[in-house]
Amino acid sequence: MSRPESAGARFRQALKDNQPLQVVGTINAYTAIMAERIGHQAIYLSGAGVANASYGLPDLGMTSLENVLEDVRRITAASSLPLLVDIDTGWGGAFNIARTVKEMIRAGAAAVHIEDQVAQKRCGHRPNKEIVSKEEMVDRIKAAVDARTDDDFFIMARTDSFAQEGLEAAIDRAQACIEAGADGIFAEAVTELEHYRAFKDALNVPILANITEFGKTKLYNKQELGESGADMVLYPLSAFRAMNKAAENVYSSILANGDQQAVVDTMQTRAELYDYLNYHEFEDKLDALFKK
Ligand SMILES: C[C@](O)(C(=O)O)[C@H](CC(=O)O)C(=O)O
Ligand SMILES: [Mg+2]
Repeated sequence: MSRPESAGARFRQALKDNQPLQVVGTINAYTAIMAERIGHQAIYLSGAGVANASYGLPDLGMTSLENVLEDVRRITAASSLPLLVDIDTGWGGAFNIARTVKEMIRAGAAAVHIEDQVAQKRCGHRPNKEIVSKEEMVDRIKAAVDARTDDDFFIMARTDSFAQEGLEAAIDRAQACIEAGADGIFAEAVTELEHYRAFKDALNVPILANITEFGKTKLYNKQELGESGADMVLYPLSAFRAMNKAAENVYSSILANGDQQAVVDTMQTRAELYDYLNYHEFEDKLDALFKK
């Protein structure tokens, strides 16, 4: 697999090639391989996903930079798709944020989003979020942009301010972040298509729509989102939620029935599993190398 360009450059190219660019959450290396094979152009590592899946924790700012990096490294080693990473609030002050950005680039990430919630953050679609001042958020962006070791690395500012302060204030914050060097804006938990249009009309950078299930935003189609000015559409946890439900059914069925007959049809087969992993190529190599 040749990678002539940096991950950031590949993300920017994917953004140019796809209007809007769908960015699908991949909770681990294997699902990243699946997303790539299926034809997606960009993938996402969710902060909630790392907390929930890798650590069994809620999405309340309890995971560390190193926790997230570990999953970034696993995914970027397995897939050549550009990876957008949720870095929550950046894990500290200016120097911590700088370190976060440098380490993300080193780990092969293409892009990050950093948000304006307080460190004790919540999911963007939950009530009672608290945000830092516009000035503090601008400082976060400045620190992130200044730390970049690859000019193509894509730094997105996420604002959670719509819920408390409304559309105008959210756009005003986004504008300040762009002036500080942000490459894109993540308009968190807005509710109407017109809101994306308003962000797009006021700002001259790509806009991300977070279409997460069971949240505040309806499950708009990518076409209507594109027509409303969204440049990226994020599905952060869609496959993860489906995987969890499938696992729940399997565990329940095994317990209730004493075998897995009732759920075998819901499973990926061994052949399908191996196909994504190029298993047989590895096995052939082994045979060729060590044939008796
Ligand atoms: C995008 C998000 O930040 C994430 O961590 O995946 C979450 C998603 C979710 O909880 O549905 C968020 O929107 O805050
Ligand atoms: Mg998150």
